[in-house]
Amino acid sequence: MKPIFLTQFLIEEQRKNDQCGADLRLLLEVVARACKRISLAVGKGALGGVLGDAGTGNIQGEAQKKLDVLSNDILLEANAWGGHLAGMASEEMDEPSIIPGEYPKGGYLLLFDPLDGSSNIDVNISVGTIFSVLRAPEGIDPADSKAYLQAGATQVAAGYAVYGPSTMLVLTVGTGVHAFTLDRELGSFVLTQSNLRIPEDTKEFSINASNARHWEAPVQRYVDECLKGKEGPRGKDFNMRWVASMVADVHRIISRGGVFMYPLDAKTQAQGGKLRLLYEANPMGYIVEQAGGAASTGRERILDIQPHKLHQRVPVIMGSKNEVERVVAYHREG
Ligand SMILES: O=P(O)(O)OC[C@H]1O[C@](O)(COP(=O)(O)O)[C@@H](O)[C@@H]1O
Ligand SMILES: [Mg+2]
Ligand SMILES: [Mg+2]
Repeated sequence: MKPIFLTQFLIEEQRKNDQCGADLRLLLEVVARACKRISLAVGKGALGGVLGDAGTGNIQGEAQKKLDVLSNDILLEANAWGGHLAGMASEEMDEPSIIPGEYPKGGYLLLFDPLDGSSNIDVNISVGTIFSVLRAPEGIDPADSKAYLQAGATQVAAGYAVYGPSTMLVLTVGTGVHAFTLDRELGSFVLTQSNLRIPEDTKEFSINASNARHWEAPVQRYVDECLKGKEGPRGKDFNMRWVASMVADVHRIISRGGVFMYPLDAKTQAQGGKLRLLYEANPMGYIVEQAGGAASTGRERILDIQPHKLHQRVPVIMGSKNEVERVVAYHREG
């Protein structure tokens, strides 16, 4: 079978649907190229001198890893000259970054979590990059964070790269979810799965169980019932997985089903949750919905949330539709 490269695939998308114009295609190709460079750096590990702390902190109050900073720089650099962007926002930057004056400006905004799963970098476990594309609103300066405060449902594209045993790029431009694998010899992303669908039912849940004593009652009830297995009210046994890299946990769910949860708990109550709405919940939520799954805070659809600040955090429950709806129903029952 002749390989289908990312560029080819995007040209086909451009032909088939007017949502994926030349500018968006170019943007996605530039992001893919940046992910290739990040994959190379991650792959070098200790040999590349990229492990360990950067000695700096970010607006999230986290100590930055060298790879957080390097990945952020790679994405900024790659996209600065492109002509398809008006501005960028990142989990690792306090404020948006605009395209330097001398460069042509485009009609899109790019938002990204340059390195997801930072706690796994130094122990050689899969990490990734998550990105979201919005239209640049008329009349708002792209240096103003207000330009980025758009509901997830308005995204024109979203994707993630997962740097695991192989490097994969998974994306949607609103016409389903498609996965590409990096052919290291060719240095190109090749289409390996198209129109991925998440099974509506599952026997696998994913949550950091060390937070159990902090969970709200609906989540406690849901997990307890899963743990009771076939002797319990669910009448079937459940498996549990937690990689602690959202990209890897959600990629597993996109590949074989499951439900991923980082719910609101007593520890994260004050900040509204752990994961970031614009860089993590919205892009992953869009991809999950495009693959037939659901994405909720437990109380509302994530893609309907009107963001009010750049680094806003939200509770996240996403994956197999019927399982997410069950967790939402438990929240409704209180
Ligand atoms: O350490 P915990 O509580 O298991 O949290 C893990 C979660 O935190 C994250 O690492 C946060 O993302 P970053 O690594 O981009 O900060 C998610 O990828 C992951 O799902
Ligand atoms: Mg992250
Ligand atoms: Mg990150």
